[in-house]
Amino acid sequence: MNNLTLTAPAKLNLFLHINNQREDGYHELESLFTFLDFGDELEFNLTDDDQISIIGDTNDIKTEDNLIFKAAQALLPYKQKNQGVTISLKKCLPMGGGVGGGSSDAATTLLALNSLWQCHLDLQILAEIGLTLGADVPVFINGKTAIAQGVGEKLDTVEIEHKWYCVVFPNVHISTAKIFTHPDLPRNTPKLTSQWYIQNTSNDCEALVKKLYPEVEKTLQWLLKYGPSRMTGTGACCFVELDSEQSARRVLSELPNAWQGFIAPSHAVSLAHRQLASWLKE
Ligand SMILES: C[C@@](CO)(OP(=O)(O)O)[C@H](O)COP(=O)(O)OP(=O)(O)OC[C@H]1O[C@@H](n2ccc(N)nc2=O)[C@H](O)[C@@H]1O
Ligand SMILES: Nc1ncnc2c1ncn2[C@@H]1O[C@H](COP(=O)(O)OP(=O)(O)O)[C@@H](O)[C@H]1O
Repeated sequence: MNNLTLTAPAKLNLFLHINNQREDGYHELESLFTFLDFGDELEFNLTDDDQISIIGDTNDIKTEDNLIFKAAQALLPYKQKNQGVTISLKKCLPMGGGVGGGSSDAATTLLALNSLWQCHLDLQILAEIGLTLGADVPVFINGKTAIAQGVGEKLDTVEIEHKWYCVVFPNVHISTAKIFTHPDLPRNTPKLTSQWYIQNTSNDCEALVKKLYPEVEKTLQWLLKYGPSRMTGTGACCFVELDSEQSARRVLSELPNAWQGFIAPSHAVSLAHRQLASWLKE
């Protein structure tokens, strides 16, 4: 039980409302998160040295800045095995795309090493550690479709219909901080009432991102041919919801060459959690 491979799933914000800005500069959000069965591949192998090494698609991120490394470091105080780890990363999610790639990698690393290093921390503690790495990390630790409030740490699990999604990345990297610190970002959407409908929700970042990044507006327009399109997170990825894999494949087949895209089904429980549960039963 010294090695484990998990998929760090993509997330979509099926809506993202910004209610206000807190004293500390972070924003109180209300967002419906769901997970897709598609993401980065992380292979964890325990080693006899005491090192944390990351290999594979590290791109231009320095090891010490990689959220995977930061997550592994955060668990060192709880490690019950005197072994290091080599983590091999295959990036499948666009960075800065609004699909939570970095946050998902961090959460998946916490989940994997919690088992491999026999830390035996519960999900609540892991989520608290995760929150120090990013506002989006707790929802991946929880691993269930949920409405998030607070900065993203207060989670209420919800049941929604299983759907297929086509996600399009228009090749622009959008800094989450740039959008959240922009003066034109709306920050006053009221909290949802108990009877809310997806048709009455939105992504409050969309108007600003469309203005700053015309390619995102073009993507949203193009996707409208297939259904109501929406941006996820602070972008740049946009998505359309479809009823079947076949219709999702058709959209993907018609994608303009300049853009990247993928299709995947949503699932009530994140793929990383399902894979970890099977591995623990082995
Ligand atoms: C916007 C969301 C929606 O799911 O996702 P992405 O678009 O990043 O995928 C998340 O809230 C992002 O979470 P995450 O990407 O972990 O953000 P962090 O690294 O914690 O914060 C990056 C920056 O975003 C701003 N930020 C983030 C979350 C929040 N509730 N309020 C904020 O103001 C802050 O300026 C912060 O410095
Ligand atoms: N393992 C990682 N994968 C992706 N991004 C990472 C990783 N480690 C650190 N980062 C940094 O985190 C930033 C946000 O990453 P990501 O979570 O993919 O964005 P988003 O939340 O918008 O999808 C990236 O711009 C990158 O600089």
